[in-house]
Amino acid sequence: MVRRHRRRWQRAMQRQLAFWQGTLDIYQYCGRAIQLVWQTHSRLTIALALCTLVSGLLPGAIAYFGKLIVDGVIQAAESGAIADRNQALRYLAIEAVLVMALAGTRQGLNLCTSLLRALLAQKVNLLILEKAQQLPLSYFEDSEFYDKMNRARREASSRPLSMVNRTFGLMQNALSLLTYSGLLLQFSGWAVVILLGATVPAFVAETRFAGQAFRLFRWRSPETRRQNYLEVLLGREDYAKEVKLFQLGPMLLQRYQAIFDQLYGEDRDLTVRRSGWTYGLGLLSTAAFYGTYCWIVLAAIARRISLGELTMYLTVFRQGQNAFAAILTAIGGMYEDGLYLSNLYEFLEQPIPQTEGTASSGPDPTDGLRFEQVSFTYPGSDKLALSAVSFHLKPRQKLAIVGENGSGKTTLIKLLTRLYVPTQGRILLDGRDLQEWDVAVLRQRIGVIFQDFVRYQFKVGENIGVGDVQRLEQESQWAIAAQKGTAKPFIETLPDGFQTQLGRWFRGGQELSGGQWQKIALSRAFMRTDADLLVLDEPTSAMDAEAETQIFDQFRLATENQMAILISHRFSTVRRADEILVLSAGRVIEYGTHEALLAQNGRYARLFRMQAAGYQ
Ligand SMILES: Nc1ncnc2c1ncn2[C@@H]1O[C@H](COP(=O)(O)OP(=O)(O)OP(=O)(O)O)[C@@H](O)[C@H]1O
Repeated sequence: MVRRHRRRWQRAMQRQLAFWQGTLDIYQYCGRAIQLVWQTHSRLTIALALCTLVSGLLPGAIAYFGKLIVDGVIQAAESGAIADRNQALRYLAIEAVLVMALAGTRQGLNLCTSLLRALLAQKVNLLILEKAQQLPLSYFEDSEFYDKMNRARREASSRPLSMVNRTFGLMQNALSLLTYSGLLLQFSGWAVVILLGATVPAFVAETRFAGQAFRLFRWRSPETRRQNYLEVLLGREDYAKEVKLFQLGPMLLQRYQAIFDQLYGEDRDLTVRRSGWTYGLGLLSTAAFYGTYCWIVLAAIARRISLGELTMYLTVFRQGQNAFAAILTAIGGMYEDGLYLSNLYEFLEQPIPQTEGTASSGPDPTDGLRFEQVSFTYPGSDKLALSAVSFHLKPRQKLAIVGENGSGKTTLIKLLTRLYVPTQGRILLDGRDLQEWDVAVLRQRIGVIFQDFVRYQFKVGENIGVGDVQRLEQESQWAIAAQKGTAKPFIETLPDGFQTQLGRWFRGGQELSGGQWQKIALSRAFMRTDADLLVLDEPTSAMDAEAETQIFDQFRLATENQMAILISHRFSTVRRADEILVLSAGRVIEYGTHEALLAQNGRYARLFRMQAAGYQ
């Protein structure tokens, strides 16, 4: 029985210890927050610290002069001497100056905080966005990563400053408290103990609630993300067309409201409990205050203290209690800030997978591109997206890839551009494994346009220029690339030619048709004149038949000295390639020239005839 009790007690102690250990760990972010604010603007940080220090010391001094004034006034009234009256007035003047100085330092505090807030928000957002740039594509396809990034961005730009403010506020109040305690000690040591003791329960409750609020915030990231997504669906022009035609508005609004109701319910419960406890425990300190008030008043009636001392002790006790409560709230707040900051640092310290590989050339530049038994499974999936794919593309050759939806065509391109690493097998360029190449050199050598290419809300020329960021602004290059991508004729009909703003986000923006956008994307691929491998993933799906024929005549001409890989569902295009690779469920089922595959009379031949029959 006793042993069981002891064990239970030990377990309870361990739990408590773990809680306080965890709580203390969170405070380590205090130092990191100060470091971050210091790096943002060192002079403003010093100014903030100085203002805090001064505004911590002044209230004690003001209370002391308050006492001197009251006692001075009584003395002057009793003696009627001019010297005593002047002395009281002098104290008054000093107090007025101190009060003005205090107002000045408080304003200074506000000013520093506002400026630092803006600078810090920008710095933290930049840190987050820079970090996001360094992470591989697979992270962006992972919803957990998205949550982490959103959480970091949502709160973390305000939290470091809040942490620093609270740290400084804590020091300021601690200084005030020290001076108050010094003054109060003359009355009684017990009064100091009561002052400090009565606020502790409120602090413990505050810390626990802060932890709960944070856990709520963390759990609900997926809901918040869903809410943001619904906002985008309901508010963005590119979705408006379909939302209106399918009359999705009320359904989306209702989902939006349902998420809010759920979140609000949880928030309300926590807020109600939190304020109930805060009020209940606050009563404790009010009771302590009035108990001590009574004691001081009795001491004054018994003439053990002067009227000046009575005023001072009351001010000191009340303000001291406020300062102590502020300290405890600051500690609770710092705990909350620390939890949110842990989130930010968790994101910023996410390990970046090392992209090893420094080679800028291969041992055999005449070898071209080789896939050797390449297999790949997407992270989090157990299905092979590609299985033992092998082929060889020699310099200047053109390869077409065909296959049903989901057969792995785009995945093959993602591996080739090193957005993903094969799970098995090797890809070689110029006889060297892709993983050994310096990734920047590799990307310079490959020009690629995916089927879901980005429609930048930039100028027409810039939309082409982004194909080679080093020559983004070179207008002569825009024209050459647009010529190759057959976009030039229609660009010339736009109001400002290459300078026309595209998209609807910005004033005066022009919208293009699907086929025109594809021509822009194709031109973008041609910006990379140094690239010796061009990859086009369904580049002509939105184009009319005439435009398509024109593009491929042009494409052959423009890529005469380059390797090219083309994904297409149109056999009129595919048949013109040197080699054709037929994929099905991630496997190569046929490989050869158009004629050879027709002769083979397999899947390719069947699909080709089916499409040809459709045109007759
Ligand atoms: N990011 C991803 N995460 C997990 N699985 C994916 C991802 N992208 C594609 N897949 C899966 O991999 C397989 C191959 O997809 P892929 O996009 O390569 O097909 P595709 O041949 O390009 O299709 P389509 O002709 O429709 O463009 C599909 O089963 C798809 O569900």
